[in-house]
Amino acid sequence: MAENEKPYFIGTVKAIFFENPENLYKIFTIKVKKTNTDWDAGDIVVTGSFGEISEEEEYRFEGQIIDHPKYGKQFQATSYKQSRPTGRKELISFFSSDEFPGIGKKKAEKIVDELGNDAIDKILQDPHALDFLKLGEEKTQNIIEQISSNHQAEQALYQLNHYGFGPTLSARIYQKYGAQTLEKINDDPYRLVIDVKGVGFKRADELAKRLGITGDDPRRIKGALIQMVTAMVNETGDTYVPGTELIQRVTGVLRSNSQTDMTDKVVAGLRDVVKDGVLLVEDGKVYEKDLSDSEWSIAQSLKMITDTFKGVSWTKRAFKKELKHVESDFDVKYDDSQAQAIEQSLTHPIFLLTGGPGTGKTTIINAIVAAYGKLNDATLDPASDDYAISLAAPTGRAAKHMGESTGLPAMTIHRLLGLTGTEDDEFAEPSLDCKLLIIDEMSMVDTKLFKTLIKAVQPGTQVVLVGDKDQLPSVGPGQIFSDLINSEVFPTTILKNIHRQDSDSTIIQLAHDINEGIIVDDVFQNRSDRSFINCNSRNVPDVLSQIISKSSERGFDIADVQVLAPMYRGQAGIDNLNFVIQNVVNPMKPKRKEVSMGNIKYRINDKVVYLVNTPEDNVFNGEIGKIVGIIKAKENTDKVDKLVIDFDGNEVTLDRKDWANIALAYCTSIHKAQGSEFEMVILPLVNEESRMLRRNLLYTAVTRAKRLLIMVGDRSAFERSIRDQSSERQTTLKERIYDTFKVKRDVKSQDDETTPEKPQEYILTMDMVMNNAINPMIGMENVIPSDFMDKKEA
Ligand SMILES: Nc1ncnc2c1ncn2[C@@H]1O[C@H](COP(=O)(O)OP(=O)(O)OP(=O)(O)O)[C@@H](O)[C@H]1O
Repeated sequence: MAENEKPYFIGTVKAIFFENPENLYKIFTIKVKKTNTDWDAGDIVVTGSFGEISEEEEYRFEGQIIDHPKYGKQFQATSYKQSRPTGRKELISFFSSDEFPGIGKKKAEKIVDELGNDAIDKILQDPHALDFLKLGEEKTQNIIEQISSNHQAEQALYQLNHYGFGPTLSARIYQKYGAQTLEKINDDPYRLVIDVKGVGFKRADELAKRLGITGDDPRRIKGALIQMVTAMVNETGDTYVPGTELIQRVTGVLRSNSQTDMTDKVVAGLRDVVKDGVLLVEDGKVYEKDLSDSEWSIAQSLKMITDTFKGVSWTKRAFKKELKHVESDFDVKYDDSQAQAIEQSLTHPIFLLTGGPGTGKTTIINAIVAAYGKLNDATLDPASDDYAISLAAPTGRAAKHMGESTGLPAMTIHRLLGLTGTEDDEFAEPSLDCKLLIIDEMSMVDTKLFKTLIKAVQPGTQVVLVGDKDQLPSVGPGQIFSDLINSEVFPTTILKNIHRQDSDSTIIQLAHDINEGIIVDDVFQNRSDRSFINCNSRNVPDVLSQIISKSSERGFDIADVQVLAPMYRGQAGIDNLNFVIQNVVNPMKPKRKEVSMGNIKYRINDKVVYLVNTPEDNVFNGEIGKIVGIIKAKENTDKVDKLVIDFDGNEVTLDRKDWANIALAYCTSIHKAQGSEFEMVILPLVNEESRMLRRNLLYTAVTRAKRLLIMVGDRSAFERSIRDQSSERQTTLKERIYDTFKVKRDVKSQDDETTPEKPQEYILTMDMVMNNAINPMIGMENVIPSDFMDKKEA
């Protein structure tokens, strides 16, 4: 092999024996015709991501020979090209073949004489290359199309590979743009930032440089702005970013390789992206257009539901009577706020119910459903055609809990709406055919999901939203539930009385104290159902190992013991703790089956968590399962390693390529555990990641414990979390609601003690941006604030 020459194989594809349509990954054998390696067998297995590969066709593959631990030597292709006729003779017979009607031998010779041995490349690059043949436009076009359809995917993927994209990302890009891949990318590589998940600004920027796009090119500035807004809202959970901060940050990023100040160009770029309809600016706030639209859409849907509600047909007396029946049926006496909640939910189009653990939210949902059935003479039989009640929650676990406590079908919001949890959801416009909709665990619902949910509600439906507003807000941007409550536009009940009867339980009281910001020594005292072990982060793994061993000696099933940590990195982080606990509860033993995926080993009985939504398998993000089978590649006809996982009675088999969708779950993030409860929760909290020490995070973790809670770590980390009063997320949903419901804002914000005014520096008008608040030197004389406004407002 010549120096610098990449290892290659040329050969005909014999049999494709694996294809993943999602990422174009394929495995096949080729009959080797030529190679610059020392491979001397007639066939070789080739793996990689390929656009179109046809059996019996000849290709040239570049890559490397690897020694797969199980399958032996194979060629891992990083790029490929359809093998083309290169010699004069081969080219002539290619062009005169049946593929190109109208071209005989003579014309084929003419083509090769005129264009030479790289005739195919020339035709692909220049649509006029064949003009000299004077075949007429239609015929010429047909020939070009025939050649490019053969070579399109291959060419695009080849080029993407040369641009430095790995096979998976290249495949994703090709899937997005298809035939126009190269054209689109060459025109504006920064479009990848918006269009293709996994391509960030830096990546696009590297490509742009190769394509000769300069540092202050408007496309570069636009790309940086869009990426920065997305990154910032995802990081903060706000639904917008302050204009000045955005401009400063983007200017900083763009300045990295040039010293000239770009502020004025960034401001101009912002105006352009706004014109393009990707971002939107209002009062100094910059939004992703989608998120801003979602806030408006939510407000409008809520207004529609409110306006179309026709009231109820029964009297207050009838309600009181029915409440008595329900009390006797369920053998419970509702306290005043509970009774009020039941009545309000049944007499209003939209009702919000919030309360901490054990305050009776589930109890109220039961009562609402029962009373609704009786008062409206509505059937509670799900099998009946007239059944019109929908119960849903954001996670599978929470939905299951809801289903069990009501005895009625409950499902995830995704499933209720027929969403797939993929990017296609953005375009979904579902419609909900029910008269009463109850959503539990509302604090976990983010802006975009709520938009789709509430838009699906039909006129005349009653909507009851239930949750604990003090828990962590949703992972995605927004804080829908607390915004709705704080708007004070909708009837709301805040349940405060703890009803859970087990008088020995001190966990619930602790949770309420944390929520109130009360630090008493009691937090760190050992009680019958909770304890605190003071140690530093280095000792956390060791202490945890001991607790886990003890708990299993005492008969606790590891499925009931959940370690919850706020962060992934570090000694006390999720990744390390999973490794440590796995070695305690499920260590490697001789003759035991084990499979690896990177650094992670999976064994039978391992506890794992599912990380995506796959409704077709009935498994959803956050569900915890147990590995019950390992089928090695050599043991099955597909020749791939498989894991069989039991998700609470639902057995799912995952091929190796899908293992990225699971993780060990001895320890999971507090975010992931939201909506689930466990018999025993072990909570390590250390000072290392101080930005994680939030009151709502601690509160959420503590409220996951049903029976036992063990807190481990720095006492000061717990104290800091309880003391934390970090500000709420910045959103404008309340304003959208006030505008849509025509509520006078000034009156509202004066009354509203729970939502303090935003700090002054955040209330930036675009005038302030324009008035050179950032850099007095920039010349923006010709720019006026309305340039930044959405057409709607201008
Ligand atoms: N008015 C009441 N009188 C007596 N017991 C009650 C009353 N309300 C609720 N309970 C009981 O208190 C316990 C907690 O109630 P419930 O499960 O409804 O609370 P929750 O707010 O849904 O709690 P969590 O969020 O922790 O699930 C239950 O055992 C329930 O039966």
